[in-house]
Amino acid sequence: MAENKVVAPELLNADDKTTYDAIVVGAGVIGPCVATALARKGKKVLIVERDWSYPDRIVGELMQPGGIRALRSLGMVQSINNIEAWPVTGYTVIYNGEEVDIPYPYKADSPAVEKLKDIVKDGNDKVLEDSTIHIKDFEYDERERGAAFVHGRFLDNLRKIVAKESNITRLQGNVVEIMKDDKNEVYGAKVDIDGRGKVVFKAHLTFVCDGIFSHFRKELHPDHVPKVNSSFVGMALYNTNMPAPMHGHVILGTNHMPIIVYQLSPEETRILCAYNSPKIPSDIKSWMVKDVQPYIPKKLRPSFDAALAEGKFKSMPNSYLPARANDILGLCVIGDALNMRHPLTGGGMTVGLNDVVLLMKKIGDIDFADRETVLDEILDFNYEKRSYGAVINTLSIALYSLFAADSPNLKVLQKGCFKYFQRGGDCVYTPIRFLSGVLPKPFVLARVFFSVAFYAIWINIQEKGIAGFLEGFSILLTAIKVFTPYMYNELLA
Ligand SMILES: Cc1cc2nc3c(=O)[nH]c(=O)nc-3n(C[C@H](O)[C@H](O)[C@H](O)COP(=O)(O)OP(=O)(O)OC[C@H]3O[C@@H](n4cnc5c(N)ncnc54)[C@H](O)[C@@H]3O)c2cc1C
Repeated sequence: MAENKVVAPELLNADDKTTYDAIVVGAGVIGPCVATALARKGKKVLIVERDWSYPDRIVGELMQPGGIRALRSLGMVQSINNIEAWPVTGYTVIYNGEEVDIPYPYKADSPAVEKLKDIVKDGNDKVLEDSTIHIKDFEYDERERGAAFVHGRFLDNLRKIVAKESNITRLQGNVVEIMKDDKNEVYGAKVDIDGRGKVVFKAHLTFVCDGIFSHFRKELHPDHVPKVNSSFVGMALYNTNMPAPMHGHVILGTNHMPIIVYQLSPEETRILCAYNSPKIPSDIKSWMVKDVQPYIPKKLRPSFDAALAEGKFKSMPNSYLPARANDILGLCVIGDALNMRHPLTGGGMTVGLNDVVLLMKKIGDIDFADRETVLDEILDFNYEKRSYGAVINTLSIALYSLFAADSPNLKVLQKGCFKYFQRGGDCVYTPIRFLSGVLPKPFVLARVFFSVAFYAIWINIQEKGIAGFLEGFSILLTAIKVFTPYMYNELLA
C-alpha cells in the first residue's frame, strides 16, 4: 500500500453494496486493458490497485510490434502517445564485436489488425502525432513498428484511459484475499483500504492481474509458482550514441553474459545486464567493471561509464512460469500472474495484451451473471491462447540459454545462431517475425530452432573436422534439452 502519499478521495470510495460484473486486481500493464475493454462492452468494473502513483520500474519498456497490434485491437494504442516514446524499427545483434541488423517484418505478411467491436471506436486504434511518434511511420510504413518508453509514463497513460471510462470505479487498496465460497467458487475480493479497513467487494468474475510478484496466482494451483534462474541488473544511460538508432541491441560474446540496450526517449536509454543467478552480486559495481564494461561497444562507452560512475543500479529477477488452465468458476488469472518468460526478448507485455484481445473476443459479449457460460469460454481461451504464448515464451528461454552459454555445447550453438543470422534473408526474417509477435506458429519455431542447431553443428564440423562431427550428437542433445521441455510445457502440459 502507498505510504505517506496523499490519495485522491475518489480512489477510496468504491461502493461495497454493488455486485460488479468484474473486479480487476492490479493496474499494471494488463489490468487497465482488461478493465477498459470490459467497460466499453458495457460491464460495470471495479479496478483495485495498491498504489496508483507513478511507478518507477525497469520492466515493460520495449513493446514489440505484436503488442502494438494488440493495443490497436483494444483501442488503447494512444497510450504510447505524448510520453516521448521512442519508435523501434528492429534489432541489432552484436556478437564478439560483429553486427547483424534485423529489421522488423513487413505488415503485408501478417493479417490485418482486428478491431474489437464496441472497444475500437473514434480512431482509438491509430496513434496520434506527437514529438516522437509520427503517424506516417506508424500507420503508413510498410514495416511493423515497436515502441520503447519509460515504463511509468506508459502506465500513467493506461491509467488515464481507465479514469475516463464511466463504467469503471477505481480503488486504491491492497487486495488481501480472493473470496471463495464452500464450493471453491470465487465471488469477489477483500481489500485493505486506508481509513476503511478490510472490505469485501463482490463480482461475477474476478480478474487477477497482480503481475510479476503475484500473490494470487496460487489460487489456480499451489504449484503455480515461477522458477527464477537469472537476474537483470539495469542502469539508465543518458544521451547515448546508439550503434544502430531505433534498434533494440543484444550484445553477446563468448566470454560474457547477454547485455540488452534500447533507447526509451530522446534522452534516456536502458541497459540490462544479465547475471546468471537469482541473487545479484554483492558488489555490483565491481562486477560491472570486470564482467560487463569490457564488452560494451565503443559508441556506448561514454554514457555507460557515466552511469557506472553514478552507480544507480536496479535489479529484477527473471522468472519463467508456463500458463495453467483457468478452471475455477468466477476467476480469471491473466498477464504475468498467469504466465512469465525470460525478459531477454521483451515479449511479456505482448503475450499479456494478446491474451486480453482473445479473452475479450470470447467473453466480451456474455452476461457475466451467467457464470457457467463464462467459465466454458474461459476454458476455450486457455486452449486457444497457447500457440501465441508458446512461440514468444519458448523463444525467450531457448535464446537465453544460447546467449548466456555456460557450456561448450551451448557456446557452439550460440556461435551457430549468430552465423545463421549472418546469412540474412529468411534466416533473419522468420526469427524476427517470432520475436515481433506476428508469427504464432510453434511448429515453425521448432523447425527454425533445429535448423539453427544443425547449422551450428555443420559450422563446428567445418572448424574441427572429425572431432566436430563426433561432438555433433552431444550438441544436438543439448539443443533438444534447451528447447523441447519448454515447448512441451507451453503447448501440452
Ligand atoms: C527485468 C524485466 C524486464 C522486462 N522488460 C520487458 C520489455 O521490455 N517488454 C515487455 O513486453 N515485457 C517486459 N517485461 C515483462 C513485463 O514487465 C510484464 O510482462 C508486464 O509488466 C506484465 O504486466 P501485468 O499487468 O501482468 O503485471 P505488472 O505490470 O507487474 O502489474 C501488476 C500490478 O498489480 C498491482 N498489485 C500487485 N499486488 C496487488 C494487490 N495485492 N492488491 C492490489 N494491487 C496489486 C501492482 O502494484 C502492479 O501495478 C520485463 C520483465 C522483467 C522482469
